[in-house]
Amino acid sequence: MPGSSSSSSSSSGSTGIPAAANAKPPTREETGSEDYPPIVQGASLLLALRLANRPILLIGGGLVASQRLYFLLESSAHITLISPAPLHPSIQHRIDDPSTSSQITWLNRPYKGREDEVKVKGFDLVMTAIDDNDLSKEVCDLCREEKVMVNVADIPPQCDFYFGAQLRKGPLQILISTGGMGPRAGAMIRDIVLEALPDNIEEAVEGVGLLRSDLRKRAPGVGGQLGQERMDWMKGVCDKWGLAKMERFRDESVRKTILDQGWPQRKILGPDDLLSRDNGNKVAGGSLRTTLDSLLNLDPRSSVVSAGLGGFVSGVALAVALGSYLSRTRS
Ligand SMILES: C[C@@]1(CC(=O)O)C2=NC(=C\c3[nH]c(c(CCC(=O)O)c3CC(=O)O)Cc3[nH]c(c(CC(=O)O)c3CCC(=O)O)/C=C3\N/C(=C\2)[C@@H](CCC(=O)O)[C@]3(C)CC(=O)O)/[C@H]1CCC(=O)O
Ligand SMILES: NC(=O)c1ccc[n+]([C@@H]2O[C@H](COP(=O)([O-])OP(=O)(O)OC[C@H]3O[C@@H](n4cnc5c(N)ncnc54)[C@H](O)[C@@H]3O)[C@@H](O)[C@H]2O)c1
Repeated sequence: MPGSSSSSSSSSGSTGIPAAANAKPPTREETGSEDYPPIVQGASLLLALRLANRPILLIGGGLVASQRLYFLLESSAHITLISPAPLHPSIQHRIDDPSTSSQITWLNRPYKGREDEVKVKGFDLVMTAIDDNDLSKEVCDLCREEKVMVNVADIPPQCDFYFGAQLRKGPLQILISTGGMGPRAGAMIRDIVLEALPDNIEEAVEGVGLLRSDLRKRAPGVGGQLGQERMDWMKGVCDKWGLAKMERFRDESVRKTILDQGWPQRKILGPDDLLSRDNGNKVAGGSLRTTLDSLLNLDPRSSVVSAGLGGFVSGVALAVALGSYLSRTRS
């Protein structure tokens, strides 16, 4: 990554903007090479970094540093902040607030670059947000010498990673990147996505997380035949229930029913199956009311999600980061 820049992308069309429209990586359903899309270079690799307790160096104490700090605190990182007082008030607040103070080590002084006793190689990521271009360049050079990933706010050639416009609803996180083309436009697109999301999206993601967690208790382990069956079953369940109804998985009795009556035979029970079984008194008590509620309480906007996300912009990362109990393995 060091040395890369957003201007090195190959491009097509009259705009010069890389056109990877609807390009997708390989899937199981592919049959042959005619399915392989051409590679259009120049994209960023969009990831969901897991930074809990990781050491991050943040240089600067103004508004932009306060925004970086906010996202780093939310990711449970440990931040060494180097900047002389006075700090942006929200940074000072986080340092003083007992709920976040232990996540921050503040060094109340200017960073001295190459001469500084704090070395960039002690950190997983480095970010600068300072009004000193020469020092920013020096920090960038130091990081590239030590192969530490760096973001220098507002100076794309000195960035190994860019920030993007973000939104978070519990475990659901979405980041919009315009590849450096227009951060303000990115924030506007983020607001459109926010508007398009169904009201119950957070509950849907939570619900599916709980179901995956219960399934893993019944079928533990990583990989192998069982892992493949688990993934196929989960895919089938997700497709059958759809985003609008996944919030029902937060109901323990619904989870138990589709696991008890579906998983052993690798059968996919949908909401309709649950209803007819309820009517036939085949389901343990308690689930009928909630199942009926879920069927009547459809969110008509749910279909906007897939259409909206797929249709209007490339460079949208949908990063669904489930709780830590789910984060290390795929099911
Ligand atoms: C998304 C966001 C995230 C964040 O920083 O947290 C972000 N910039 C934000 C705001 C913003 N930045 C600027 C404006 C003024 C209006 C405008 O230019 O549009 C506004 C709008 C505002 O303030 O509302 C000025 C600006 N920014 C960069 C340059 C340099 C250049 O383009 O060469 C210049 C021109 C400097 C000049 O003219 O001198 C560069 C970068 N800014 C990025 C991210 C990365 C690319 C993101 C992407 O690919 O989309 C990248 C490459 C590197 C980086 O800093 O990571 C955050 C919105 C968050 C939110 O609202 O939620
Ligand atoms: N990417 C973005 O979203 C975005 C948006 C606006 C501005 N910027 C850029 O980010 C930079 C910071 O913006 P800001 O609004 O936070 O600026 P600011 O002037 O409010 O803050 C600069 C901070 O850097 C600190 N600083 C200066 N020299 C330092 C040193 N040697 N060591 C440690 N700290 C030092 C200052 O004390 C101050 O706290 C600017 O270069 C600006 O162009 C980026």
